[in-house]
Amino acid sequence: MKTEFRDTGVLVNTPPPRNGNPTSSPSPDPVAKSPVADALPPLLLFEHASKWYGPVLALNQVTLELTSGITGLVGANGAGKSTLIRLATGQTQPTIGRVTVRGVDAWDWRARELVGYCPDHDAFYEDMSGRTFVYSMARLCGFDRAESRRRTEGVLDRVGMTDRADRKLRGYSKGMRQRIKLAQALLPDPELLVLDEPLSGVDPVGRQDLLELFRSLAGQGKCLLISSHELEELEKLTNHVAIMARGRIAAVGTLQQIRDLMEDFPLSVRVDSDRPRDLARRLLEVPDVIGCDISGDDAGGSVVVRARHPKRFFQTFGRLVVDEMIEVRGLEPLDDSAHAILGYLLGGSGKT
Ligand SMILES: Nc1ncnc2c1ncn2[C@@H]1O[C@H](COP(=O)(O)OP(=O)(O)OP(=O)(O)O)[C@@H](O)[C@H]1O
Repeated sequence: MKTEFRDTGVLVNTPPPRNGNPTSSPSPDPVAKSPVADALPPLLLFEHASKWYGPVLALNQVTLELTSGITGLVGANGAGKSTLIRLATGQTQPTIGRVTVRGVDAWDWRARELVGYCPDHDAFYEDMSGRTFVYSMARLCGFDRAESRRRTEGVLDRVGMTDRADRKLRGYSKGMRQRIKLAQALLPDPELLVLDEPLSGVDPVGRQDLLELFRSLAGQGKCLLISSHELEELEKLTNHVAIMARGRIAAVGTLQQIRDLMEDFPLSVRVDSDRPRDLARRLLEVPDVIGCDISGDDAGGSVVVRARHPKRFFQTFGRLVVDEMIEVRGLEPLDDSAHAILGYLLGGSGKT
């Protein structure tokens, strides 16, 4: 069974020819839909999955389970989001560990029938119309002509492009291009939709429309995994996020669960200051501080402070440096996970 990632930027499956029934795969088929949802294996499961690109460890022992709803995938550049997406959509295999969709290896074409992928980049045949493009993708998915036409109209309607789909792709706005990519991702009527930076470059009105579309897809029972740097917009959509840092999942859950987690998360922070000794002396009086290590001298240096309850610690810390008129020249959480989580909770959306 051949599966490839074509230049169109669209994940293409080449399973056996099929008619209107997308679940008419040969049995026994562990991905077959069952009315007893609880009895099914998880929709998407990463089990200690690692991915090396030559000497680069892009994904490090990731364990993650998705079952329903919308999950935001966030993290700094290079954190491993695209690699995680490539593994989830079967574009590449883990070097170590397993990635499965409903219990089937994500690399297997049967798993791909359950996953729709909307890549971040556009690689269309620009002279094609949106309708022809989606129809061609349906044919490449293995549907016969009649079924491809039926599905094309169905997905164009679902993304609100029926009336605009005969224009050439080169004339489309960014938002329209995203809709067409989404339409092709919906062709197999997948349970899981993986969207890589779907809002990037889309104007504010287009964004609102897309958010509405994502909500409605989730309302229809689809599970969505959305990678995005647009944190404010993402939070309008879901409060369930997976935060990545250096190839690991630093935290996953609702924002409240992650904030609660951070309450108990011991934190190491390096503070560069003009008076590290005075700062360390005062910090050791703070109840949440577990310890301090000083480097440098009275002319300047650093204190590595270990503290519990980061939010409360930072509030006290802010008051302390103002009261004592201590100059803070730099502040850096030393733990990658804590750095990423705090960066997300305290930055980005501006929420704390
Ligand atoms: N094909 C590749 N060959 C070598 N290294 C790679 C390859 N793809 C990704 N990497 C490296 O793997 C790490 C994770 O990259 P990845 O693209 O998954 O991160 P990301 O979170 O998606 O980043 P961005 O937000 O910038 O797209 C980075 O260090 C990156 O340089």
